[in-house]
Amino acid sequence: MTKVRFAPSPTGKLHVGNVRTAIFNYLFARKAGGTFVLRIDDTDVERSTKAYEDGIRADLTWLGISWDETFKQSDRFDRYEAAAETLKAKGLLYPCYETGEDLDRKRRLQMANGRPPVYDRAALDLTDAEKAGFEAEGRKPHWRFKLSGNPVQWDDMVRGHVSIETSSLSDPILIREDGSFLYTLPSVLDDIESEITHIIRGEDHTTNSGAQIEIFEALGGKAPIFGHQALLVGADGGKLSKRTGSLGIADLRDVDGLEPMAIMSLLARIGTSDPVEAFADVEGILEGFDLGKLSRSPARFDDEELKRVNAKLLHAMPYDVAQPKLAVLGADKGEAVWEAVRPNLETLADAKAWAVLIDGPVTPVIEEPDYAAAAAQHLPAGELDGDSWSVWTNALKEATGRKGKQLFMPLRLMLTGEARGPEMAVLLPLIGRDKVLKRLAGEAA
Ligand SMILES: Nc1ncnc2c1ncn2[C@@H]1O[C@H](COP(=O)(O)OP(=O)(O)OP(=O)(O)O)[C@@H](O)[C@H]1O
Repeated sequence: MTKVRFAPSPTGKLHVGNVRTAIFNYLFARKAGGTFVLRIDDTDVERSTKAYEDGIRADLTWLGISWDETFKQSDRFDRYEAAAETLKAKGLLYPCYETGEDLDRKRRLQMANGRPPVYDRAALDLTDAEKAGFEAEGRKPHWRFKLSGNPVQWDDMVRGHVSIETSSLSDPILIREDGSFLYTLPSVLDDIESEITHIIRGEDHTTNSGAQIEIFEALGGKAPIFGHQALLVGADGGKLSKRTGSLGIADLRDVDGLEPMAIMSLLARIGTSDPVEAFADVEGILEGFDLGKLSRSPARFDDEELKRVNAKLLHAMPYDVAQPKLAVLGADKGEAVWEAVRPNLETLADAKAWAVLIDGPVTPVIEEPDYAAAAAQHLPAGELDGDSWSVWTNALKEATGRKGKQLFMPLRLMLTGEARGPEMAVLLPLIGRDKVLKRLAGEAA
């Protein structure tokens, strides 16, 4: 049974990059009929907050990403302690007493000698007496996992064959001096105990995966299948970070009338071999979804492209879907108005502005009073309908000899006060005879 997880740390607000990873996991689970787990990686108790955690859940929910299971790492410290004891008993987790300064000095020396700055494992040679001496001084150890020194290889769902030389990595620190856990061990143990089958995450974790695979095995588990996708970057190629708050989902939520499905559609498709499309629902995205289609170079997230996808989505949106959203914005003017303004929308909030052209009050722009008078005179009799615009403009053409822009633009300006907007043929009957005549007479109506 396929089981995947999205594991953000609640140390900031989700940005579009994090969400892209969340979406891939969610879609992967949905496509396989599997389970999607939301795991809150809050082992860093100093920087993690409940407010950020709530924000993550709210952002995902707004996007339409629901989870089947959820838990927090801070509820499982006793399990991590037990796993650490297992590793210690196997001689795979060893205490180190170097200070940050000691390690810095070693690294500088190695680099000055043209060697890679890999931890030299000096702590493995410490005698019991030396360790006891450090402890007596009040020093606390940090703990490193002993890598095998062999290459670790896997077939990555995105990157193909990957080989990590563990001999060129420092043994990773799993536990800090203060006894707190870094991300690595809790993540592996949780993946084992939650029976995660596939890990889909950013390529910032690829090297880490090499070490983690050895920890999976050391804890008696089996490493899941990995997929490391290229990180999403901003339109300018810049890195996204939770801490700087760049391209945060919460900010996009605040843009009135931006559709969550526009964000989903764009994030699921940029940087793949498929074109970006505006999908009205997840089912549409799922059809062509395949991690194998992901490019290995970073995809760029462009606000302008998001606007275009949002507009496309709105242009195809039926009234019954739009109605509740319009009601929230106070912009529900009925189906006919929706049909009229829909092709001109960039965001749903624009519907409000366009509806004013119909409801008024509009301050007409009358540059040629004679033409306004002729227009009033030739307005078709009776109630205006879908044919009125062409009947009217044909009559005006004949009467005045005008054509093209000269014929149409003054009418638009007189009736709406704007140089652009929805189709006049559609607007005319919605504005209605009364208001049309008032506006042609120069009245704000
Ligand atoms: N730019 C990005 N594009 C795609 N996925 C990303 C990006 N940045 C982070 N991720 C993924 O989001 C998931 C959650 O990551 P995490 O909570 O550590 O966020 P982060 O943005 O890397 O954090 P921070 O900015 O605090 O370092 C991870 O799987 C990570 O690989």
